[in-house]
Amino acid sequence: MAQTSIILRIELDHNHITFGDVAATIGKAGGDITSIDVIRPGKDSSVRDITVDIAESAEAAVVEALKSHVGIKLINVSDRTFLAHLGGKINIQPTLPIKNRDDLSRVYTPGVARVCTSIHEDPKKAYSLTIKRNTVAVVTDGTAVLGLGDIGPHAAAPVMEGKAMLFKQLAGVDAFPICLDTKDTEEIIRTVKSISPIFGGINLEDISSPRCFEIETRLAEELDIPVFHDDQHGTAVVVVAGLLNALKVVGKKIDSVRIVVNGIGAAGVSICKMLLAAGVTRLVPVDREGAIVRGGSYEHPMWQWLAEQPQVEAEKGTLKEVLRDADVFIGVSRGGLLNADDIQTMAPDRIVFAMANPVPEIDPEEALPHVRVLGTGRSDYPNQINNVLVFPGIFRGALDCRARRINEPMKLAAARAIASVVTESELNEHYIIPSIFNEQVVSKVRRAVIEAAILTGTARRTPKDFR
Ligand SMILES: NC(=O)C1=CN([C@@H]2O[C@H](COP(=O)(O)OP(=O)(O)OC[C@H]3O[C@@H](n4cnc5c(N)ncnc54)[C@H](O)[C@@H]3O)[C@@H](O)[C@H]2O)C=CC1
Ligand SMILES: CC(=O)C(=O)O
Ligand SMILES: [Mg+2]
Repeated sequence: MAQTSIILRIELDHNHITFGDVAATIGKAGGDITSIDVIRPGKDSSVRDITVDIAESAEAAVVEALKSHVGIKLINVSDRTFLAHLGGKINIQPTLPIKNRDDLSRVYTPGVARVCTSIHEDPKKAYSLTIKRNTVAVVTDGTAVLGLGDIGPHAAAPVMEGKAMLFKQLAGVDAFPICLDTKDTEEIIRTVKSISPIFGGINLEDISSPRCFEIETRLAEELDIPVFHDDQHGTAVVVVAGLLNALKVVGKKIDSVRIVVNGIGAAGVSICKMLLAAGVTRLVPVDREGAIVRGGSYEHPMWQWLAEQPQVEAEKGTLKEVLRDADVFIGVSRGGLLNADDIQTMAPDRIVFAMANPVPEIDPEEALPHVRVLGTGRSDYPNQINNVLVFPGIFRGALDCRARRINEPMKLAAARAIASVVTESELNEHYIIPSIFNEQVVSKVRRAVIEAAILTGTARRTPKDFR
């Protein structure tokens, strides 16, 4: 059940009502009071801000109950999530102050001109004399925003700002949201190439499939900085990390489990590819029309590629049909597709990663009693399998060793590094994947990524701590 947090500003008429009555009214309607601030005290009346945790579906009931109560005037209802977005979530800070004309002539004209000339003579100096070495563009066209679909570039911005915040807070990477008002593959490629000189890396985000595949492949080929489609590879890396540990919990082997992946879009294609690289032998990719089968014929080039892989099963069927006897379900499609009865047809000790955001493929509360391991993409349940565990550390590593690209060995190394943060003694059904607040995640991923980049010859620089 999706929870939210609201702040209710109310005026109490003390002749008619006590605060105890207000608390009881909120509690009865399903709200849980977490804090109370007195805004204006008074003998006859007072104004208070009451912060309430509540299921999204019960919010209207609380508001109605308060409005209809004699002695309560509901002045305002504010949603803390919206408050957190007021004015946007990031800004740009100078690295040094400009206090006088002397400073001005150094950071701006005339001094800056010598620096420009120096970069013109040796373009590599852009890495030491500009923001390039630590700056990543988070690029979207707003066509596959979370599981919300094609909501456009303006509406995509809060997610991109969120990614930028996470880049900075978790890995010290300066990331900037770029929301493009075009869905044209060629125009996106051209635009990203045109803006690339100032960036040290490109993180593509929430661009729908199949366009995302060509956009990423072409940009990776045509640019000399790392290009990473987060929804494809970040998701695949975190799924493999979670799966390695979940399999240890249930005592099954990666080369013998049967895995159903639902939603063969950006995330699903990359997950399937990485599962095959990790040794999976029984794979059932499923999209809207049912299973994508070995020997089938598909227009979508990546589905056709899957249909040619020996590890992909040949039996046709709907999701519910092919789910029977599966050991693992991985959902990267859309919310609310499965129920407890469906899950119970899976093999014993089942692993379910229901990762559609914000609403998972199955309600976690409904799934929990019937699965051995449950993961979702959300922050409000244990085992958050979300690409936020990946992109900060991957880019930290790639920027620090000035990698030309982020290749398969770097991704596999990142998956193993994330899995290794959870020790054997800590590992259990509710802890297969570390929290994003575990400081070891970024440092271990960074290390593993740099090692793999050096070994595969894509690093252009050896960071000090590797010399
Ligand atoms: N937890 C995490 O870290 C991540 C979660 N996701 C979630 O995965 C979902 C898909 O994301 P993308 O791959 O980027 O989108 P996408 O648009 O590229 O792919 C979605 C795929 O799901 C398929 N699909 C839609 N309804 C379906 C149904 N009823 N049954 C089977 N397939 C269905 C579509 O045909 C499409 O192929 C979204 O909900 C997104 O929020 C995506 C990336 C990371
Ligand atoms: C987490 C993420 O990137 C998504 O749901 O699209
Ligand atoms: Mg995304």
